[in-house]
Amino acid sequence: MELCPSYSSQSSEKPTHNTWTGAPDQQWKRRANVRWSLHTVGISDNKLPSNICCRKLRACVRGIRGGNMDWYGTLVLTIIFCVLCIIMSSLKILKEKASLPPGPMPLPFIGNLLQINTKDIGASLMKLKDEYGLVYTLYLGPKPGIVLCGYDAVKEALIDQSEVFGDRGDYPVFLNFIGEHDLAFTNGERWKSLRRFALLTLRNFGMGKRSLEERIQEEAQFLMEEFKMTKGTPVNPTKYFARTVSNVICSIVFGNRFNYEDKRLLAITESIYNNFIVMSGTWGTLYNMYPKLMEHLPGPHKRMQKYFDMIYDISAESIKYHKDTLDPENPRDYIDCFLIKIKEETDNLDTAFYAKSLSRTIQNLLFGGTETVSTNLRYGFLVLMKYPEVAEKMQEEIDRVIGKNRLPSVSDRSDMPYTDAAIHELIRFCDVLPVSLPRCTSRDTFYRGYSIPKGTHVTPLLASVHRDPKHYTQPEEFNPNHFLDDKGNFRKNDAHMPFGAGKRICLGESLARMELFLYFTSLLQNFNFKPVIPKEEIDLKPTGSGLGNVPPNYKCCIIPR
Ligand code: HEM
Repeated sequence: MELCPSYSSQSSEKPTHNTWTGAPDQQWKRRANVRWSLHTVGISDNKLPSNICCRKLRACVRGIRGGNMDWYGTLVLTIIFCVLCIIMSSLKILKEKASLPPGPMPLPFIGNLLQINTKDIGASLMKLKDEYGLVYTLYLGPKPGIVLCGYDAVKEALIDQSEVFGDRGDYPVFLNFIGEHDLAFTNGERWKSLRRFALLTLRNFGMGKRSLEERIQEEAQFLMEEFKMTKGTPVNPTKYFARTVSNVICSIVFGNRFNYEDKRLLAITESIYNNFIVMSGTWGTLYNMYPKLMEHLPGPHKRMQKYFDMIYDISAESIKYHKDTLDPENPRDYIDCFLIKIKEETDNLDTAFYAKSLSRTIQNLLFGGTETVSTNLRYGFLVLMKYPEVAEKMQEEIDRVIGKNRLPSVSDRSDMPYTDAAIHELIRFCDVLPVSLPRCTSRDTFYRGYSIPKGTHVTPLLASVHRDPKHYTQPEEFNPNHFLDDKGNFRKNDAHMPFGAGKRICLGESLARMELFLYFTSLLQNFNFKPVIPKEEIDLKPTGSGLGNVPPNYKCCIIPR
């Protein structure tokens, strides 16, 4: 606190009179008064120069107080203001809650923070379902949202009322870092154009000269070479899965894969992994609930921009190269197609295709296409080590249908019901995105007897669909029979929604399904995955659960068969 000039300890001015003189009783009173004055402005009297006079001191205290307003007046006004805010906020909550589904009572400003475990949001939401039913209201922050649980409730909203529940909801932990120019977090015409374009381009490159299947098979072979080099010693497979899966999407976007040690691939996988971990932990959940507050607090979320920027830098370098070498007649990849589209739409003022939307959609594809699939592989092999009898049955079918001398292909899937069922069950059981991405209502609507206003935040709890006892006989168990009929044929289960549902369903679903089938079968065809601890001690509980379920870190021996 800055002191007024008359209180400066550097003052060389001699006191004009000595205030400490007088009867001892008076002296004591004066000193007490002086101490009290000092205390009210937060100064301890031992910091005073010994020669300061009482008159100057009082003037100084008045100066610091800033006029006639004394501290208790300010305090009373502050308390009144806070109480009014709390009352207004409580009234607003009561009015909002009247038409919405039931739910735990929120507190003003913090909402239902006290009712959830920010480290394990999926489990918290599942627990609240048991108390409040399949559709409930939850304040994840100061604004209300509804949580949809179980297959029927999710289907009725996302599929039966696809238009109304089809908008993307607010998701600050992404949006505040990537801005509003991407595909996954925009709505309206811009989203429609970007999505249509991305789907078409992915399809074209999948059905073009080198099919997507070939790209994945090639990447799986590179991965197997890397695994062979580990010579059966214990390794943490995280980085291997991240690099191989990222290369699949990189070859579609950038037109080429990267060497495993290439610093660009390392930067892409490292930045996506780190952001996924933050988004799946306490900090990510808190950021989504209180973005403005979190911007001022330290924590791992402060590093997220740096990680997103790492991807933008790599994209910028590649976009420049593509611009310099573009042949509009022969587009090589996603970037070429986008650059051509930008040129075509130069005169359209409302176009969705411009430089920023190119770099942001690249980010969407890399993020969406890397961490989801690689986490599924990483988690999946951990589950298979806990249940080796399932891995053995898959291997037996792989050996019988494919043999050892050729690569697995997607067309083998229809002849491999057990493997297909086991992979579906692995995806269900691991639940990589347990709460999906948020939706919001595009207009006022009636849903299950409740009047839901336009713009209401909607959380489809995919974990609850995958644990729905009406659709799974043993929802908490890992059991491939969930996807097999009595005769051992593959049985489709409607309550299998790992990619969401409706018009915002995951854009990469078919690519992801192809990748998971080809990676699981190729790896099991050629390797045995052995845990370094007894299988009974393998803990499958995720270490963090927010945007994603993060599997425990583990090591295993990958031994050629
Ligand atoms: C096992 C792997 C994957 C899982 C579990 C998964 C899951 C999801 C889910 C739950 C959503 C939200 C859907 C909704 O709102 O209903 C989503 C959206 C999205 N995913 Fe995936 N995904 C996977 C792989 C991929 C891949 C490989 C790509 C890249 C091509 C990708 C790109 C996207 C994009 C761009 C969106 C936003 C779509 C939109 O808003 O229109 N995902 N994903």
